[in-house]
Amino acid sequence: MAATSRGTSPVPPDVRPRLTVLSGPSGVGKSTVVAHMRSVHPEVWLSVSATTRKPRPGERNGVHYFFVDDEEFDKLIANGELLEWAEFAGNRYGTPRRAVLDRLEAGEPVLLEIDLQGARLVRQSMDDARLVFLAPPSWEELVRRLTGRGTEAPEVIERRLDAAKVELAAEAEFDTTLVNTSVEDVARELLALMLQA
Ligand SMILES: Nc1ncnc2c1ncn2[C@@H]1O[C@H](COP(=O)(O)OP(=O)(O)OP(=O)(O)O)[C@@H](O)[C@H]1O
Ligand SMILES: Nc1nc2c(ncn2[C@@H]2O[C@H](COP(=O)(O)O)[C@@H](O)[C@H]2O)c(=O)[nH]1
Repeated sequence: MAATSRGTSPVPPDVRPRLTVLSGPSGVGKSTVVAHMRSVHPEVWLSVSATTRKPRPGERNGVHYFFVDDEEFDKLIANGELLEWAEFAGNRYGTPRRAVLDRLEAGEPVLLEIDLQGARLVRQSMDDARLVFLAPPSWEELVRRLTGRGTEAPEVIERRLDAAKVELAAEAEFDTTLVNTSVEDVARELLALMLQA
């Protein structure tokens, strides 16, 4: 991933790009927090990932994700168009590289909402990335949120909860933990972190 390391990055040395990664178990509320933050601060730029997952009701191509098939995703990988990618609960997800680098080059804050594997890859390739872990108030509340969302079949919920156990165990790898008790409070705290030098 040489093209994404600071040493070979196109970012001029006098510009300090800020890349914030928001991760946390499925259902903890990452999208809800980011959507709230952007409703208050529409200028905050969020990377739109590519995924092989099928859209949920209400999800729009190019807004929530770039929905692609397996063949298209293979091409994105082969062409080096993804900054990072991972398989999560049976689908693949990846961050389009160019858009992120363009924003960083312009010195603008960049936000990625990605899973633990992606966060680890970003940490390896971009040493000044800020990694933020969003934690649930409790395991029971996480299960309630994921189940209550009503977007996944029971077997998919099981896979996501299995992944959640691994993600929760990795909290110490992150720079900061925010506990998602109040969407408004966490959104405010996340924005403050993003704007920190
Ligand atoms: N602070 C909160 N209190 C109560 N419910 C919440 C809170 N934050 C989010 N939720 C609810 O939890 C559910 C899951 O939220 P959301 O879809 O944002 O999670 P996510 O972390 O983005 O999940 P995934 O990783 O699967 O995309 C939603 O129904 C949302 O309304
Ligand atoms: N490594 C990456 N993970 C990503 C990316 N985009 C989203 N995600 C994460 O996948 C899971 C599942 O998302 P869902 O929308 O199907 O619920 C969740 O943890 C997302 O944060 C990405 O580009 N790379």
